[in-house]
Amino acid sequence: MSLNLDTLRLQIDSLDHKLIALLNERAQVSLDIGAAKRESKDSQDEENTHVYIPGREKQVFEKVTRLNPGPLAADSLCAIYREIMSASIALQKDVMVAYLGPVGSFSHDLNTHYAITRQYVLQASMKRFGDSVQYASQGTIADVFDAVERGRCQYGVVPFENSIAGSVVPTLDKFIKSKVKIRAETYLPVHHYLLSNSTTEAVRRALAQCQNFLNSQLKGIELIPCASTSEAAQLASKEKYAAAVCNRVCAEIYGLDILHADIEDQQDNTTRFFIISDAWDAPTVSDKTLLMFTVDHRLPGALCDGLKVFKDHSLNLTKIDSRPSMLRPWHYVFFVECAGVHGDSEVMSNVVAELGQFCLDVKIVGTYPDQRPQDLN
Ligand SMILES: O=C(O)C(=O)C[C@]1(C(=O)O)C=C[C@@H](O)C=C1
Repeated sequence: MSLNLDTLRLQIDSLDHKLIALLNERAQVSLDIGAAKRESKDSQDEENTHVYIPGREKQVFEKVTRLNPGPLAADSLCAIYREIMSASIALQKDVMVAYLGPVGSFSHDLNTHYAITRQYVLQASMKRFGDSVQYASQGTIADVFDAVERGRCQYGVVPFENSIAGSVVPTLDKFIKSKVKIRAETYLPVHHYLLSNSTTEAVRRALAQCQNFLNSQLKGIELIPCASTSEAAQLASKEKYAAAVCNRVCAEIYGLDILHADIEDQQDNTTRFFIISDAWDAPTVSDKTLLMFTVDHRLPGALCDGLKVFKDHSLNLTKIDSRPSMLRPWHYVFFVECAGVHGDSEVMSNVVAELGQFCLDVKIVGTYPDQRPQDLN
């Protein structure tokens, strides 16, 4: 059978007709869902109505992946559905998402890990909300919390932990003081790229990161520490024979070529982000809950007793961390995340009550659908 380009394009035109009609039919149902949400008795007023339902989105993504017969790749189909649901959110309500802005515009970063993390927050936000909502760049993690707490933005995206560097301390500290709730989580693999306008052979200078790669592939080159990866990219774009170790976004911003991809020393480098808001959502089939409580240092074994409460309720812990309470000297706030339980469940109210008998400031920080990538489960 000979393939005629004009005939094939006519086929695509006819399919696009059907697709557009179907997409608009779906959009109309989404508008009706929006109206139903506003009418529901749970919604206090229109302003507080939540249009972003992470548990339902997880279900939709699982369904489209399951139904996909190919040849479309599952990732491509999910990217298409990300945008369909993003448009759906925007139809129901104007949504503004606060996120930690990229390096370059701000100078608050004291350590490189934090500076690197910044570059991924917009990517993480786009992964959760797509292209149709509005984004408001913030200077610090505290600003993201404030934008949500004061109602300037309905949602905020903050980095929580990196699989290699550990917890993001400013995020933990803000949870101690803030009233915001965690509504969703998302994981983003972190990759580094070697960017340059020169060829690999010509590169003489590069930012000192990804030591293994630099030592083996670019032996003997001069390593220049930079305050941020975007500063490195900027330098590399101006200087001959220089390269920078950055994320992919910098290639576009500074007009650099990608010489090598995924050069990070640790291949499974992943950062987890939280989507914060004024409320969490209804239970799904698989939720996680993050709690915090303060342990009185004068009570021997108080932390042990606290952890025993989780054990007594057969709860599997997926994260534990601590920070100085800042309210009382030598008191520590413990953060404990447990899997398979929702914050509104009877189990969780028993846990909170039991902890309250010997811990201070017991609080559920958030409850959200479990989005751990398969290999982390
Ligand atoms: O099911 C809903 O609550 C919707 O608003 C619909 C929809 C969708 O388009 O499928 C849109 C946004 C939500 O985050 C989840 C799903």
